[in-house]
Amino acid sequence: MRGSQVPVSTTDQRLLDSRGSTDWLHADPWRVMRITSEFVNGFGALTELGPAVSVFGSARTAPDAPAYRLGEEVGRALVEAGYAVITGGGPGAMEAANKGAREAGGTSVGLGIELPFEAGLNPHVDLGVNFRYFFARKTMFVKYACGFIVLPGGFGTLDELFEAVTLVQTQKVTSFPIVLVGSEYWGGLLGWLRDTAAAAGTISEKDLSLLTLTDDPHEAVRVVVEADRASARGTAEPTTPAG
Ligand SMILES: C/C(=C\CNc1ncnc2c1ncn2[C@@H]1O[C@H](COP(=O)(O)O)[C@@H](O)[C@H]1O)CO
Repeated sequence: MRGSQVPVSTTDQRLLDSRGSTDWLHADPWRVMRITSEFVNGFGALTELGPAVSVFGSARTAPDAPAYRLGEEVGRALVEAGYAVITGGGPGAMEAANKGAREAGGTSVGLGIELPFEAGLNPHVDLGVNFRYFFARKTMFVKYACGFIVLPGGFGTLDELFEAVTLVQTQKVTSFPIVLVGSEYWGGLLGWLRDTAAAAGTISEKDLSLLTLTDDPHEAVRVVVEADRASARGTAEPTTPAG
């Protein structure tokens, strides 16, 4: 380049110069880099985790609530069956599952999320990864787990549950078991899915079988373990697309 074509500054010069506008920090191309780094960090931290199950449940479950005890038992039983436990790393049911896993001597994973009222990872997480973006974090819950166990929970839990069911229903993920623990809590929702959604044809009867309901944490783990073994043998039930 010659004359007017010669740039007024070099690329290195612009990189090394800290003066000037910082608007780029809040622009989408920069966010793409941050998003990419969340996937890279997540994949890097979890690739060698081994067999694992994601456990979801309310951030508000109190330590003296029956659902907390359920979470602890699920965490413990998963470890005894040879699985690491992945949770959202927060309080409540997440903490309970991490506690059970840790006390049983297993791998206790927490995938934390940046929230305005975030309290940080619970003290029972041994392997923690923090995320800014829900969608990057949700990829990890699915990619590194061979099943989902869902304790009583609110919007966050419902979001995770229905994302999992949708991924299986649409065959976007290799079929894996989704077990709801707590018939008193989940019974109404399953009834609505059967009597309203399936009856209206918005889901198929077969879709209902994508969810298993139990009150027994050991039964929840047994369902996941059996599905995992069947999948390893290549005898898992294939899912059919919705409709
Ligand atoms: C509400 C409070 C803290 C929230 N902290 C969370 N930390 C980590 N993960 C969370 C948190 N809140 C929601 N999640 C995710 O959603 C599910 C629980 O949501 P729910 O609405 O409480 O059912 C859970 O599985 C997480 O992945 C202060 O107490």
